Amino acid sequence: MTDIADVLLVHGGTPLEGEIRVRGAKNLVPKAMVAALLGSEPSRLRNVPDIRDVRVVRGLLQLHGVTVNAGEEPGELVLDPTRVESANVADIDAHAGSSRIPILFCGPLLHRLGHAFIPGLGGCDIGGRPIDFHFDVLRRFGATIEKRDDGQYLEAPQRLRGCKIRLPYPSVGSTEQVLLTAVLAEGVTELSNAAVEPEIEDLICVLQKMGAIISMDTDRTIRITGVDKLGGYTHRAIPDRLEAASWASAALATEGDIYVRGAQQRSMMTFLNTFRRVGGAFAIDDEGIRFWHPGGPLNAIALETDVHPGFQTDWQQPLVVALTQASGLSIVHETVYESRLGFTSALGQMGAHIQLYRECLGGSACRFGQRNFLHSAVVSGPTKLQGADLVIPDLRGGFSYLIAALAAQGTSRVHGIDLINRGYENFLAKLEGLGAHFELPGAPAHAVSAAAAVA
Ligand SMILES: CC(=O)N[C@H]1[C@@H](OP(=O)(O)OP(=O)(O)OC[C@H]2O[C@@H](n3ccc(=O)[nH]c3=O)[C@H](O)[C@@H]2O)O[C@H](CO)[C@@H](O)[C@@H]1O
Ligand SMILES: C=C(OP(=O)(O)O)C(=O)O
Repeated sequence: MTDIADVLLVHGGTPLEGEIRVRGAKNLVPKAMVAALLGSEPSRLRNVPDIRDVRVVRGLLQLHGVTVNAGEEPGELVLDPTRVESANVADIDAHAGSSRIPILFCGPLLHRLGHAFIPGLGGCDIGGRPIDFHFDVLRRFGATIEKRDDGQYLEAPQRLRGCKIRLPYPSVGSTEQVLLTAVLAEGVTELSNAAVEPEIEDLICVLQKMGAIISMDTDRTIRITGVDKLGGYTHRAIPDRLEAASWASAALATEGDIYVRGAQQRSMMTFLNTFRRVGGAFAIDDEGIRFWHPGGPLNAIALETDVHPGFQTDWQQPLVVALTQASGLSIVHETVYESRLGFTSALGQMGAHIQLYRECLGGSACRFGQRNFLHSAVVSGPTKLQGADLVIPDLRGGFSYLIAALAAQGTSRVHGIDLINRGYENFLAKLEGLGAHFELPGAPAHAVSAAAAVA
């Protein structure tokens, strides 16, 4: 991807119209790449987007001796893990703070090398994001963990052993940690209260292709029978349902019409129901989903984020921008991340009426209700948004600010747009193709088109 200036001038007031394409899911692709580390032969991953989280994991895998090359078709990676044991791992600190994925290297490295060093994690600043569940489960498998200044050092004196685990909360990353560790552990692992997001199912598909034995019960229990050896896989990553929903929200907030090629109904059913309740229109075909604002007022709704099959937390921020245009009072209860509504203060500067509350508003009581977190919002609309100076706080919040700036009257100056490259492939070229008006001050005129050509 071409380096671009980090400030964007957005001239709002034009509906986004046209077509964009989403490729493999940010929350699956890097993990499927880590899974390749478990194999005794090369793997082939297709539909890989050019986003920063993929580049970070590619760099980490290469550091550990995995050869990563482009495959035959665009977006295909061939990952060869056959020389991991002889790798000379240096400069791993350079990857500190880069993404959340390094924590998932624990199981595969412990199996292959008997030890692992995990640098400090990155990821979005939307809550405390502890990793206690991860370390608790790794200890249950038999690993020892030592905290060091610059990260965590793990050892497995013997082969890891399958165990019985119940997660305190259906955490996505911890479920993946268990999967990536249990597949080569000795004996059976039973994981209850597991997360069952579509990206987890796709990771299970990858592991099954490699030779793993994994079954899933209807009550969020996953059973894994460890095997002695895994092979490689050939897999096409599921499309990014989170990016697809972001573009859908952009269509609604700007009164536009966007065809999202690659979007799939199955993984977006909960989002589609909500989108329809707000008053958005969509049409599904074999290749993708068209999302548009059908005209007339939008409806205020009550919304609660939850683990799958509930309303995904990563869908929340972009949709809140659209809710500022709905008539009446919408209620949003964020139950997955305690600080994920912080991004709304900047929307207030643009003219949105959003009030945050510490109480659990709406459906049910959540973990954050008694803990002083502003995790419920009342959005009163419709409000005319005005351009403002915005500083991007996190990935989805950043995309939401772009949507707000595009829906607003006047010009916004959006700082920190590079963060969006972590999860949105080639977003500036996509915006340009949808008719958005923006400038990259100080960047050469061809910068956006050059980014498009690279992706
Ligand atoms: C790279 C990736 O796939 N990121 C996704 C993943 O993040 P990630 O896997 O980090 O999110 P989790 O599902 O683990 O987190 C859910 C909740 O569990 C808590 N928790 C988690 C682990 C732990 O050890 N202790 C603990 O308390 C977290 O603070 C949070 O409140 O799932 C989230 C929930 O769908 C998504 O928003 C992220 O986009
Ligand atoms: C929270 C997110 O990602 P991460 O877990 O990588 O920070 C996200 O994709 O919205």
